[in-house]
Amino acid sequence: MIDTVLFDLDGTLLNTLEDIAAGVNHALRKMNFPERSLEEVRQFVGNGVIMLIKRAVPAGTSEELTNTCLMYNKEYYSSHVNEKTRPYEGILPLLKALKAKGFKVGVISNKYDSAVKDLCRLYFSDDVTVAVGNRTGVPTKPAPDCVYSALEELGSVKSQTVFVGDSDVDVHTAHNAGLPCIGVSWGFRGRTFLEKEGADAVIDAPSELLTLLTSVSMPKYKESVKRL
Ligand SMILES: O=C(O)COP(=O)(O)O
Repeated sequence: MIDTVLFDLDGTLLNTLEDIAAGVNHALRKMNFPERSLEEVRQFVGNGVIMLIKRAVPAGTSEELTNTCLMYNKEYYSSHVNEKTRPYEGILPLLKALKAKGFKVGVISNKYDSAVKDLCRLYFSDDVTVAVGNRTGVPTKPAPDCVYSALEELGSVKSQTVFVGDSDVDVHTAHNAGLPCIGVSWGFRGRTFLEKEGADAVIDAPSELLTLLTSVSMPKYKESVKRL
C-alpha cells in the first residue's frame, strides 16, 4: 500500500505564477530588457531560478548580464514570495485528509530552499513533514537525489511512494527515482502535455488523489491508472 506522497510545489500545491512573473519582470526592467508575459513565464518555470532567468533574458545575453539579472530577481523575489501566491482550491483539505489517514507527506521543489520552507510552513504547517528546495551541492530535479534524501528523512521506501507534480520535470524526476508520477492538470502544463511526457495518471482535482491512493494497492494502482 502507498503510505508516502511527495509533491512538487509550484503549479501543484501553490499557484505561484504571478509572483514568479513579477520577480522576473522586475529584474528584466532593471536591466532595460523587454518584459515577459504570464504565459511565457509559465513555460519558463520548472528547472529552477537560474534556468528561469536564462530563458527570460533576450537571446544572446552575456553570462555577466544574465547573472546581474538573476541577482535582481533573487533580491526582489525573496521579499515578494507571497504577494499573490495561494494554494490551489482543494489542496488544504487534501493535505489534512492525507495526514488524518496516516500518509507521510513531503514537498520537493526546484525553487530556493528558503522560499520552499517558508511557504510550506505558512500554508501547510504540520501537514507536510519534509520540504526541500534547491540547495547548494544537491542536484535539482529531474535528478532523483532530492527524492532519495526526502524518503530517507521520512523513513519511507520507494515501493510505497508516489510523486505528484505538474510538469515534465516532475514526471522525469519520479521516473528517474523509480516512482510512479501522478500529474495534475491544474498546474503550469496541462493534461495533454503530461500524458505525452509519460505521467502514470493525470488528475483534474486534488480530491481525486485521495481516491486513487486509498482505494487500491500499489500493483492494482499501476493497472488502474492506465484506465483513467
Ligand atoms: O522554481 C522552479 O523552477 C520550479 O519549482 P517547482 O519544482 O516547485 O515546480
